[in-house]
Amino acid sequence: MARQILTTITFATVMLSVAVAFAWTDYNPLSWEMGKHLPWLSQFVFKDGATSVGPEQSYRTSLLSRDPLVIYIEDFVSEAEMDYLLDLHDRFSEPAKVYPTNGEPYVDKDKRFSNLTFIDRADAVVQGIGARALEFQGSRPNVTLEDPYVQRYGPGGHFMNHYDWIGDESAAARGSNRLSTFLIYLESDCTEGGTRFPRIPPPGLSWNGKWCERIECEDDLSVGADRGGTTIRPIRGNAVFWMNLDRDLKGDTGTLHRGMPVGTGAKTVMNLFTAVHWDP
Ligand SMILES: O=C(O)CCC(=O)C(=O)O
Ligand SMILES: [Fe+2]
Repeated sequence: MARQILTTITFATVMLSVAVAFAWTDYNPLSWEMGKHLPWLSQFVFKDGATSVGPEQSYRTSLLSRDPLVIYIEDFVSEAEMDYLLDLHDRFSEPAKVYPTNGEPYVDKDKRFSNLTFIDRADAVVQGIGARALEFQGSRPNVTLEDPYVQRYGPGGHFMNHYDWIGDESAAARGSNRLSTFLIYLESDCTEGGTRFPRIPPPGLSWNGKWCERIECEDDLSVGADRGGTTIRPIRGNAVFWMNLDRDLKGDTGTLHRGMPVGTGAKTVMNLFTAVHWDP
């Protein structure tokens, strides 16, 4: 009898271990990297090899969309971090450019109208937020931060529909692409100017409740070509996270989005992108 119990316990333990191992492998969208690196080393590792653990910030998350993966994050950055980034913007920003697949970047206010400054990812405040961002998404050593940018839109400022990922061919040649975006709202003293995802249905079956503080619930799902989708209201301190690439690391067309024109006032955001690298 005792032997039977022991055999059962051993069998159950082995089965549980196998299940856990498979669950862990499946959990990681970059599972082809598994085994090459120790997963726990990946947190806080930057492209230049520097490591950082950022200041603690307690934030709250809600799932906005499962496919593509979009997560709404409340209080992702602190007041001090935001003030620091806004000050950098005030001192260094220039008119934002659009980046064609071939050719030089250029200013075209019909496509993108804002003032922008890139910030070195080695900046101490960016490293703190970056460490938080990498930890949030359970990164791997082949996932790094790009230099983020801070951009401000005044009245009429906007950014046309676009993807944050580069085309699959360019990505293959380069051996990297933008894996994810953290869009962080630093200033929201404005009317309109939401971030619109035309291909993502709004969360929840009801227009009531907390989501209506964060997304525009006036959108009518039933009429018009540019209706439907989800428009996120800018709210200082909050952020939206999304995965730009699918599980095969190909650009996800579901992530199409735009910065809607600002009515009055100003909206300022920081775009923090993570890039995934592989051998081209
Ligand atoms: O300002 C926004 O709401 C969107 C900005 C954006 O999509 C970008 O800079 O890539
Ligand atoms: Fe974007």
